[in-house]
Amino acid sequence: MAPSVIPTTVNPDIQKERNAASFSSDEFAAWWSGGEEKLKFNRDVREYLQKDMDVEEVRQIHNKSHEEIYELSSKSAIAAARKLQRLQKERNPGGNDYWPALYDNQVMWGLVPGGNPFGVMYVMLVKALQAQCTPEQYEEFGKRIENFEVCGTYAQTELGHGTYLRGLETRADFDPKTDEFVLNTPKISSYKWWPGGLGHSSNHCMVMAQLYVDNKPKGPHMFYVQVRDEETHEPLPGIHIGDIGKKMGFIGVNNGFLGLKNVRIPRTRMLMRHAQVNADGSYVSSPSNVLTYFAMVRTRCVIAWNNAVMLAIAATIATRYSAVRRQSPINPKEPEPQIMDHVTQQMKLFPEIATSVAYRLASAHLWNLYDITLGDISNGRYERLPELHSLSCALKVNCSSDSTIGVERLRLACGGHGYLSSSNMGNVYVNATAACTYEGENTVLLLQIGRFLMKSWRAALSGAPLAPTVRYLAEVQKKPEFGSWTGTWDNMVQAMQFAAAKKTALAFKSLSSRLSRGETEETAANHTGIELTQAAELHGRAFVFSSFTDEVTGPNARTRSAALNQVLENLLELYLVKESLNHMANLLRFINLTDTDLTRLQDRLETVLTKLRPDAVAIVDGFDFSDVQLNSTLGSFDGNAYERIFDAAMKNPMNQKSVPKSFHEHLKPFMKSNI
Ligand SMILES: CCCCCCCCCCCCCCCCCCCCCC(=O)SCCNC(=O)CCNC(=O)[C@H](O)C(C)(C)COP(=O)(O)OP(=O)(O)OC[C@H]1O[C@@H](n2cnc3c(N)ncnc32)[C@H](O)[C@@H]1OP(=O)(O)O
Ligand SMILES: Cc1cc2nc3c(=O)[nH]c(=O)nc-3n(C[C@H](O)[C@H](O)[C@H](O)COP(=O)(O)OP(=O)(O)OC[C@H]3O[C@@H](n4cnc5c(N)ncnc54)[C@H](O)[C@@H]3O)c2cc1C
Repeated sequence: MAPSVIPTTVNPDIQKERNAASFSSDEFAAWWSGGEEKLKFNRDVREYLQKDMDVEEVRQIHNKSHEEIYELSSKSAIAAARKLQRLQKERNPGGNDYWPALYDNQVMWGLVPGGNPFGVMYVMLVKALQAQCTPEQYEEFGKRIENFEVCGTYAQTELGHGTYLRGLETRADFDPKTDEFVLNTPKISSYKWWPGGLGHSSNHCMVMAQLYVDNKPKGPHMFYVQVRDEETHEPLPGIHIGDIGKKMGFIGVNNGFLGLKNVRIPRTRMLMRHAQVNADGSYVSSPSNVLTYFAMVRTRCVIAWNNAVMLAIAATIATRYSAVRRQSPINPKEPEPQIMDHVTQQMKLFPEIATSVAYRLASAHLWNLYDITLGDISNGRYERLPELHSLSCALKVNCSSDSTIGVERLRLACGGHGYLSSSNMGNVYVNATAACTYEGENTVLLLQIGRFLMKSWRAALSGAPLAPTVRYLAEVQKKPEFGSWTGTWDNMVQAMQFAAAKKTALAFKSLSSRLSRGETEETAANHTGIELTQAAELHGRAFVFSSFTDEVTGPNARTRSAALNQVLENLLELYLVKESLNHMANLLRFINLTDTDLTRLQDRLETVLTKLRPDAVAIVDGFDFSDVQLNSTLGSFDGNAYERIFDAAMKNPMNQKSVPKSFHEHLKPFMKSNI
């Protein structure tokens, strides 16, 4: 293999950017990470985890088969888990395991190329068991998963049903004679299909199945089922299990299928914290049916956070590349500029940087509501659950779809080289887009938000109190005119809320008139689906507007330097202006904006791009990803993009032989036959 051509020096163009920045990237990084202590800890852990990684093997992932990627992903996941255990023993002896605090921390990003086959176990299963087991059950089998003595996954989706959980076909029939449940997947469509790590990386799993007692259905419940022998890892009798095949991305995650044929488990393996089946066959229902769905609420919060990270990764790669690539003189006699000097290029990069920041901040507010609601639930109070469900859906949907579009825009911003696997943009894209489907398909979740908005609108009409994040609906009912557009940040937040409320009102009107024409609630909701999803999307956007504005203009500003505050203000300005322009059709429908107001917005957009231009590289440096995490020939810290692209091509297995086999087997014989 050819020797590496990557210099040890930093590309002067990118160095110039860093020297000219108006603020400290380290201060940004500390703010982004949640404080200096946390940043220090994160960097320390990341360095430890990445210390002896075989980086070259990771880089070669694009040249590996499905099976090889799975093996590499498993090996890397176990290596990371082992190191985290060791680190915790060294630094925090006798303390808690590190992984629960780290599983959704960006330091974990990029450690397991191809996706973590134990990701669903960490992110969902442990949390589902904690929330759904009795304390005795958690001691008996939950802890074993938490300690990684055994491995498992969250098996809910089936070949025939993912969205409509009440339609799941897997059955768990109670057999009072043996005090057991008998589990079956009666048809091909009832096979569990998709759970991460189910294929070959789990020996236990949580199975969502329809509970039957005395042949009477009690709805979906959760069961803890052993699927493989703990010693040999062979499937147990009655279990048909394997990998569902290669996917667009997350290739190493080992998403699997599971068929169950008369699999018997003890009665005590139904997760009984909220609903119970007693030995005599009596059934005690849950105080709230939707508690079974709580693990999904939490995972939606994780996804909103994670997809903001994916967008930040793509923004880092594209921004650094745009600082070192030079092309096309702006004035004929001048040298070729850094492509970031083309204003249209800035318009591709900077809005996505601002969007990653916006979603990270909105997610932090969402986590706050999650913690409050979790505390309430443990005290038997469920009032804020609908609000949390709706908001977690809103951020999951808007962040996954915006990040997907944003990553693709950033890939295009890298020109041809963005299309190389080694840019890592393709991988980030397929990971981001998966989140539009998993944990609730986005349209389906928008409809859930729409349902909540309809209820809230109806409640407000009757004067009933509303949850804090929808109180603006009542305000708009009281004051149905917007007043003046002034274009201040607060005014823009109010405008987005106003548009969301007005869209909600329109959907409510359509729904009501359909109901009054005699349609059933369900049919009327289906026919009003488009308006409901539009209102739902705007509701989510209004929340992001307000949480970003609160962070930048609120009391936290006092904890930051003036220079960092100025950068955050520029990012907020860009975010609010570009989003208002993107949704202008909705704003104009309900709010009186003049042509001068629109021209002013366009001027503000162009002005703030210019203000952000000198700080762009420093901001993405502040996202604080290591080169290993970015895994990109275009986006490394040193900016040596061409040398890395060249190096990757030289190491391409195809270039290790001067003549490929197909020349002798196909090409040459064909050409000879044409002579
Ligand atoms: C140690 C070292 C290592 C360190 C660690 C290393 C770690 C490394 C990790 C690396 C990073 C990882 C990256 C991220 C990974 C993420 C992975 C995720 C993978 C993806 C997993 C999945 O993909 S897993 C399957 C998800 N599958 C769904 O998501 C189904 C959607 N389908 C539904 O969710 C329902 O089925 C649907 C539609 C609501 C209708 O349900 P339905 O028909 O029963 O209900 P209705 O619509 O009739 O609603 C009836 C009433 O329930 C209310 N309600 C409904 N849901 C509610 C809820 N959740 N909470 C509260 N309330 C709820 C509703 O609002 C109504 O309320 P009301 O009556 O008051 O209006
Ligand atoms: C990468 C990945 C990882 C996954 N990991 C897991 C896992 O670990 N565990 C697990 O259990 N599952 C997992 N899943 C499955 C995932 O949760 C489901 O695919 C997801 O919930 C969507 O359900 P579906 O596939 O049934 O889509 P469908 O519901 O079939 O969606 C198809 C279309 O129908 C529309 N549609 C469906 N219902 C309605 C409705 N009521 N109103 C309007 N439109 C509707 C949708 O909007 C969509 O356009 C994973 C999926 C992926 C892609």
